[in-house]
Amino acid sequence: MSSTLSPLPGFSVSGKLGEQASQIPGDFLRTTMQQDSDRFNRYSIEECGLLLDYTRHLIDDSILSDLFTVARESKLEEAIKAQFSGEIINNTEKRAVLHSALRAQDNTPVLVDGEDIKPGIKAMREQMKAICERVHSGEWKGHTGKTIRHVVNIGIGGSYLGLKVVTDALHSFWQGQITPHYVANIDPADITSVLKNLNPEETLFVIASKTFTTLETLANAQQARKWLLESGISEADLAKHLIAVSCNIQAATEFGVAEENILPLWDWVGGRYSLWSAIGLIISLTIGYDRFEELLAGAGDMDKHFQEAPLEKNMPVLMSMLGVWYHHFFDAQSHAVISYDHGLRGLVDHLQQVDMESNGKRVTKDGKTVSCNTGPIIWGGSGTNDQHAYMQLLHQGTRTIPVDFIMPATSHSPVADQHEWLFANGLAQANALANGRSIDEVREELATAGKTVEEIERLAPHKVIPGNRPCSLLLCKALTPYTLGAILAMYEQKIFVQSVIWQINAFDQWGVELGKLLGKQLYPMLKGGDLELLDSSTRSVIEQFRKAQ
Ligand SMILES: O=P(O)(O)OC[C@H]1O[C@](O)(CO)[C@@H](O)[C@@H]1O
Repeated sequence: MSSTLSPLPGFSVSGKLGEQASQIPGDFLRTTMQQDSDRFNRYSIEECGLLLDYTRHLIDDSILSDLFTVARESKLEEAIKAQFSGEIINNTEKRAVLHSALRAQDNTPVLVDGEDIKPGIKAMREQMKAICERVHSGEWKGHTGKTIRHVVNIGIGGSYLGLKVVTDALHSFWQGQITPHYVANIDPADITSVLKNLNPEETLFVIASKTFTTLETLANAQQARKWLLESGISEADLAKHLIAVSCNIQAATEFGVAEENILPLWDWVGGRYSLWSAIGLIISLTIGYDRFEELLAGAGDMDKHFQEAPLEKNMPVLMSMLGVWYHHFFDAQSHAVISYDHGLRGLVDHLQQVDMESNGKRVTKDGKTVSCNTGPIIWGGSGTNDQHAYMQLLHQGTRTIPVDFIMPATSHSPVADQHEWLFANGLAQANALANGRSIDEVREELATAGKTVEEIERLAPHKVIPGNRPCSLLLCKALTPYTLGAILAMYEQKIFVQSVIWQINAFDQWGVELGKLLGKQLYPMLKGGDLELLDSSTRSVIEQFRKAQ
């Protein structure tokens, strides 16, 4: 197996891991998967309704042991304690990181600035529950007395992506009364396409914004407000159609949301980790509050496992260290997450934000330039669509791209034997990646098909599949609120572990600010004014834009 070694400096086993990577034979997975009958017992772990099968990885006990040495030398165990105890681990913003407290299944106090945050969480949950009860019972009515049938979440990034994954993935748990809708993009096509099919009398908007300063969300919220008013709703009746979730109560009030319709958020909940908070209101309105609690329970149990299990048997840690292995020692620049479940088709969009906004960093926590690559490029989608799009590159391209295949064993929408086909195809992809197809097998197949020797030699190189390409299987019996919660929390903690290995702050996102600032500067120039001082491209593009109006 050829590997471009990307150093992971600073660990006692870095050199040894590099050597081990370069010595892995090209048929390692094919051989070990066939010969090591105990491999599944050793390289699988069951937790929170999930089964992680990591047999198809370029690892043996010695490599794994060295990867855990890396984890220990990075002081991972201390970092996990620091996260859960509310230490200020987001050091640039001087914040604790306690989204875990939102889903904790016990009543142990968690202190921020000396104060227990659990009572505030409880009160927020009661407020969510009460809203759900009022909407579902029909007590909450629109201004003409009609029952609420549609909820539109206006929010972007962390105030959108995770919510959408959950309501899509749990489609079969929808209660039926509420249909969820999302408006995120500043592109006017987003809000117009959503609103054109809705009746304002039956529609409730949730403006979800941690800061309540986000351009896209405020612009869309203004349009929603205008749409309501233009339909004949009075200012006084807006309260029947507007809810906000935010840390910035003042801005939400100034926007015109009634005080009793504002649910709180706290600065110790990062935006991309906020679906567990009242930001998840649309989830509870769609699947019911009790189901939302089950989602929290799955995530809370995964957190408990993450805190308590030894590193060697710890699902987020394992996933993380396998990522580190390929990232640094096989030059894997990206990581694919492919769900063999239609409902999870948007999962990768959410994980892109959680992973890339968290670990896309180039300086360590103390501001020094990092000495190795950090966050991987996360991409993927859903099977079997993947097989008709990008899997070719994974099987025969030149790069090592580790894959997570997420595969529920049952379908909530069974039709004939289609789910069996789906599952069989997912497993087949994993085996094809691991085992490949050797030149001898290809020649034999072509000979059996009656090809001439000449044709066989012409086609054989194209049909060889190298194999030895790693993947994890993440299985569950069924995708439920509980198992989905566990999956999402597992990825969040996996990302945290990698940030600890790389000594970066996973909880700030300064890199997104410059683009926002430049956007604000360019916006007025689209309408007029002097372009003299701009570079030739920017000036010409704006001139073209003006001409097109
Ligand atoms: O919830 P808010 O404050 O509107 O922020 C939305 C998103 O914008 C970002 O700040 C940057 O894109 C994300 O981190 C966040 O999830």
